Amino acid sequence: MATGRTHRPATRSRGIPEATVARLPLYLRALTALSERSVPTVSSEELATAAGVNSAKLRKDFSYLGSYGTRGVGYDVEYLVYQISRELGLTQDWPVVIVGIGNLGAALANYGGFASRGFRVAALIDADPGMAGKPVAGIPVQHTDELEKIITENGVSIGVIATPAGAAQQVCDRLVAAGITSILNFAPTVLTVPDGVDVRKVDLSIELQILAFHEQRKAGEEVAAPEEAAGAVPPPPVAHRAPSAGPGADSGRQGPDGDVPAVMPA
Ligand SMILES: NC(=O)c1ccc[n+]([C@@H]2O[C@H](COP(=O)([O-])OP(=O)(O)OC[C@H]3O[C@@H](n4cnc5c(N)ncnc54)[C@H](O)[C@@H]3O)[C@@H](O)[C@H]2O)c1
Repeated sequence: MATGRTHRPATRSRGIPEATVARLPLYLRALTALSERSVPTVSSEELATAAGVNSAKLRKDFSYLGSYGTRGVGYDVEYLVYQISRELGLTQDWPVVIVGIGNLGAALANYGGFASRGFRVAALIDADPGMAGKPVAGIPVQHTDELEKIITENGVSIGVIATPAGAAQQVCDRLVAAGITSILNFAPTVLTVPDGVDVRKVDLSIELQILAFHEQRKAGEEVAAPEEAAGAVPPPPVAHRAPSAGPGADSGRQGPDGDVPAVMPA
């Protein structure tokens, strides 16, 4: 079977840029889908399209892994799955604790995608004594009093915070003191951590706000186009016009002080 495999020096992983690391899961997801369809090889262009990444960037990213593909054949799908999984540390099992088992924490606990990617939910922790012992996703919820013990006994290094924002820093501090060195934070607050602790933040409302910005801009462009085609006086910048002529067009798009928000850089 054709491969693009060349074995990388052991030191290479330290030289991989963060932006490349952030794209590796995208390649892995696309490659896993190909693997499930028993596709043996893939070109950089096909894989780039499947991963939603520019193909030159993909080739550069793979060069950090020491993977160059084979001209006219492409990349060996199975080998790349293995190589990227190894680079991301997914060839080992990662026990994870989820703290805050409300709507979101329970949904995360029930999400099958963690286990299939090597993240085993080792424990569910909540401050509500009424929840202690109740199973969620087949795992009994444990009280926060047990937090330190649970982390030590399970050798957990990754913690997920799904508590209200007001509790998140205190939960974070306890997780870190107990030995957690990576935190996935869903609470809408900025966490302060010591050096050596990595925090990733997920905030769907921020993603929606960014989409809202683009929606607003698109609506502004649609209004501008017919006016320009008719030879009208050039319209003022988007931010100073109503984004749409529809009912209630202004209401949802105004800033907190009632002003139309300023145009942000693209
Ligand atoms: N990042 C996102 O995209 C996203 C999406 C939805 C919700 N959220 C955030 O996730 C968090 C949880 O949302 P929810 O809807 O599940 O809330 P929820 O009220 O349903 O659940 C919160 C849970 O945290 C527990 N809790 C409170 N203080 C705690 C503490 N000190 N230690 C341990 N557990 C504690 C509560 O007992 C409760 O079970 C909120 O901060 C919310 O803003 C983020």
